[in-house]
Amino acid sequence: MNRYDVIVIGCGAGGYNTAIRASQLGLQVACVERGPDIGGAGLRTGCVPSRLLLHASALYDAGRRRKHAALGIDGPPTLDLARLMAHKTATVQKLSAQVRQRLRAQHVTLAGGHARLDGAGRVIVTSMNGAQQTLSAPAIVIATGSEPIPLAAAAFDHARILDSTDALSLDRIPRHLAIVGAGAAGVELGSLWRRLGARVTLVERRERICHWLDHEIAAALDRALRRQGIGIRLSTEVVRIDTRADGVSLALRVPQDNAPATLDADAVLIAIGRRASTAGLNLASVGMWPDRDGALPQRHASTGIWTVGDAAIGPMSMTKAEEEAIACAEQIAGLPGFVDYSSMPAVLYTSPEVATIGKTEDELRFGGVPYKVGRCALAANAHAAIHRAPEGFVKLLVDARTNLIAGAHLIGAGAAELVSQVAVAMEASMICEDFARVCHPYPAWSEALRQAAMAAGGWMMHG
Ligand SMILES: Cc1cc2nc3c(=O)[nH]c(=O)nc-3n(C[C@H](O)[C@H](O)[C@H](O)COP(=O)(O)OP(=O)(O)OC[C@H]3O[C@@H](n4cnc5c(N)ncnc54)[C@H](O)[C@@H]3O)c2cc1C
Ligand SMILES: NC(=O)c1ccc[n+]([C@@H]2O[C@H](COP(=O)([O-])OP(=O)(O)OC[C@H]3O[C@@H](n4cnc5c(N)ncnc54)[C@H](O)[C@@H]3O)[C@@H](O)[C@H]2O)c1
Repeated sequence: MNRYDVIVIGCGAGGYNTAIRASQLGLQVACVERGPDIGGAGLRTGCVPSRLLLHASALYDAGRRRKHAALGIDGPPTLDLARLMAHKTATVQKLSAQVRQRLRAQHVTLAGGHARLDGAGRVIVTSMNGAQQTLSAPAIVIATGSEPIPLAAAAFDHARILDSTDALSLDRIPRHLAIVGAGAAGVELGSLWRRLGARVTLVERRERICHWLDHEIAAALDRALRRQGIGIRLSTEVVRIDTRADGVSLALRVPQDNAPATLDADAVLIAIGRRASTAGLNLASVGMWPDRDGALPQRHASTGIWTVGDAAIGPMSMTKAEEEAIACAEQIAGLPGFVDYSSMPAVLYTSPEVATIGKTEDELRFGGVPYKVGRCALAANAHAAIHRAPEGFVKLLVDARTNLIAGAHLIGAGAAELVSQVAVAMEASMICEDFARVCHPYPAWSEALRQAAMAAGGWMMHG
């Protein structure tokens, strides 16, 4: 039997970060991955491919719409989708190889195969050719990630009824892509294919898109997506999907409307959320049961089993996976690892970008917390004028009792970078007045953040 201090099951962001940090702290680590390569959804099938295609599609779209013609830069761009997809694959492979190299440098043992628990402290790994080996360790970390939830009305067929991985690897631009679910994956992948030339329709059963966003930001994003030509059908349920040789037909039900409706498309992406991949782990052998979404608690003290990333209860993001991984490895090593979920940013790489951190205005209001709002429109920002990207605003929420920043919600170019500054301020428990006194370069997007902080204090100077 191969003995280690820690066995990590799954080599995505949760797994490889746990392995690297645990190994840095002097622990002997084995990491088991059943996929064809390491990296998980973040590097291989989620963030990186999606972000890369979003970036490329934004360039193409700007060219097609002659966005830079006023600068004297013009001419219709051409698109070679096969080449773009090949570049995406090469980038994914490069990043996976970098992580593999890092794990090797840290002397982490990588084992290929499907892992399942065999009682406390034991993991059986079955490789592709059926060979089995048993690993043992006092600490086992479940980092098995998540998988897309299928629609009850129709299973994925990966040709016409797609999951997000399929939708990031299409070999042609659909004439019409229907997307069920207007959450993070729906709005990002919808934006990407719309910019590449597809007609896109989002079908969302709630009355708003991205329901977890601050309501003002969600409304602004909804308007922006509609302006880009994305169809959005809210409060709508898909009751059936019929596939044909040349496409799909979605039978829709709109509650306030008695007449059923049909939506025809070349393909439909199902983006109604993900569930933790914890089936097949033989959790019963250690007396553990997941919640109804398959998720597990971060720590199951009596068994020496830990869970990080998408498999653990809570939101699903690279940020959470990495934070939980670091804290988990440190706690296993006897250090006081800790995750501050209250200052964890999230970003949507739509156009305009959306970034959010901390409490929304509704959460503060419903929680009875007195608050101040500082707003700054990007239209007043010199950098935005230079970049010809005046759309969007920064909204800073400040707890009126303490003057601490309670949340920030941004929509507009540069939002992903700006939200990191708020994360630093929140982590450092900086009061809004101090935040407003931090110097920023000129011209820069971040001036909008300073102006919003000034606005919360009642002294905005430009906006
Ligand atoms: C389209 C898309 C875009 C996204 N974009 C972003 C983004 O921009 N920013 C962001 O923060 N988050 C984003 N996310 C979410 C992010 O990718 C996930 O939250 C993150 O990858 C979770 O990491 P993880 O390690 O928990 O799981 P995963 O990355 O899913 O890794 C789990 C690994 O475990 C392996 N595994 C599972 N079961 C076993 C087993 N029994 N034995 C061995 N190996 C096993 C799997 O093969 C996999 O490699 C996106 C997700 C999607 C789908
Ligand atoms: N940039 C990012 O950080 C990023 C990008 C993509 C995905 N992700 C993560 O991946 C996970 C999965 O993303 P997702 O967009 O699939 O999930 P999600 O939870 O973000 O959104 C799912 C959406 O589908 C809707 N929905 C659910 N059932 C429906 C139904 N039957 N009909 C119509 N609409 C329905 C929900 O109301 C919700 O708006 C999320 O946890 C997300 O955070 C993150």
